[in-house]
Amino acid sequence: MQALRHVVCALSGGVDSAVAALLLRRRGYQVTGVFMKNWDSLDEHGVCTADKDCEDAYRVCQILDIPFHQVSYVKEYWNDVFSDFLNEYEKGRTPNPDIVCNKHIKFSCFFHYAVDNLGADAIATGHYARTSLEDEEVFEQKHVKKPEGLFRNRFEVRNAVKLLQAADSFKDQTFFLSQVSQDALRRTIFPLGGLTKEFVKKIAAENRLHHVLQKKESMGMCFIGKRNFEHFLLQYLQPRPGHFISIEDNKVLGTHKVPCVLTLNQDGTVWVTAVQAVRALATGQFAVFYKGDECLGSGKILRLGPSAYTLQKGQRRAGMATESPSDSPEDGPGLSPLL
Ligand SMILES: Nc1ncnc2c1ncn2[C@@H]1O[C@H](COP(=O)(O)OP(=O)(O)OP(=O)(O)O)[C@@H](O)[C@H]1O
Repeated sequence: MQALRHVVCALSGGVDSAVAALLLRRRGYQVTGVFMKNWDSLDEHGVCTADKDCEDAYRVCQILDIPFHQVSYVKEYWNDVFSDFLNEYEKGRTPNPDIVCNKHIKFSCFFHYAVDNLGADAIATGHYARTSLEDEEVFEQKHVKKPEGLFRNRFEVRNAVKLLQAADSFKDQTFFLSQVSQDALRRTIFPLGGLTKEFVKKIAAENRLHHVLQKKESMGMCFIGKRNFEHFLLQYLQPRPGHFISIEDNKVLGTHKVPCVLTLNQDGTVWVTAVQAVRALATGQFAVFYKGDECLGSGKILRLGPSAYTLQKGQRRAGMATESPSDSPEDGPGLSPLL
């Protein structure tokens, strides 16, 4: 008899990850819940909200009858996310800690803990996003042997997993996942990718998960509140469709709205020239690129010109721009330039 698939789900104590774990249970997987403590200071009221969240995550595990673990990434969060956040501010840039946290904490520290320490076949989160893999294909990744060196880069190009926008466009979180490595993405299940938030709440209410229903919703960039990210950006950008053109045969592969030309510089950075002036650009923020509903990747904005900006080397996820074969495969394979 085949052993049950083991999925380790990141549980924040909120409704989304609670329902993600419930759905994985219903699919018949062996599920383990893990709460991450990333910040241990008290707030201005003397309350450490992480403790309450941890209790809520624990209760979810009790209700679902699954094992619970707690891990601390306070040091890693401070070194890799918060210090970067402060440094960027000092340089006068506008950082995006959520993108950096997803890259370094959830999809690196947590991912390795789940796979290496808990023996997970796959990880899961309550993010609203989808990938191009079915669950079974995700589980198969465990047994895929990756070649080394140059061949590994080609292998990565051929087997790149797509990060796709969620069905619920108000909740889509691919923007914040745009720096997640291919290694982590191909072992990840997003159980909520095809659902609306309303439906997720309904599932929670019907399954004794009332204690997580009342909680305040986090939207990544909390200051913008609940809104459709594309509509939000359209208040600042003039949409005008442009084309994606294949570098190999000059064929138009599709159209895009965010119109720009990407030029790969010799030092590995990318120069992005906007066709029209773009409002509210800020160094330190990430430029995230989409082709239809596929999130191609992103890069941190380093410098601004009158109509262009430079992206940091090695900040790209799979498929965003051409890359020399000697670069780390984590930064992903090449695609066509965006014109
Ligand atoms: N402290 C944490 N411990 C474990 N997992 C976490 C933690 N914070 C976030 N996550 C994971 O990342 C996902 C997205 O986090 P985000 O902060 O955007 O929360 P959210 O969309 O409000 O989700 P939730 O309702 O589960 O809190 C969560 O659904 C969960 O899987």
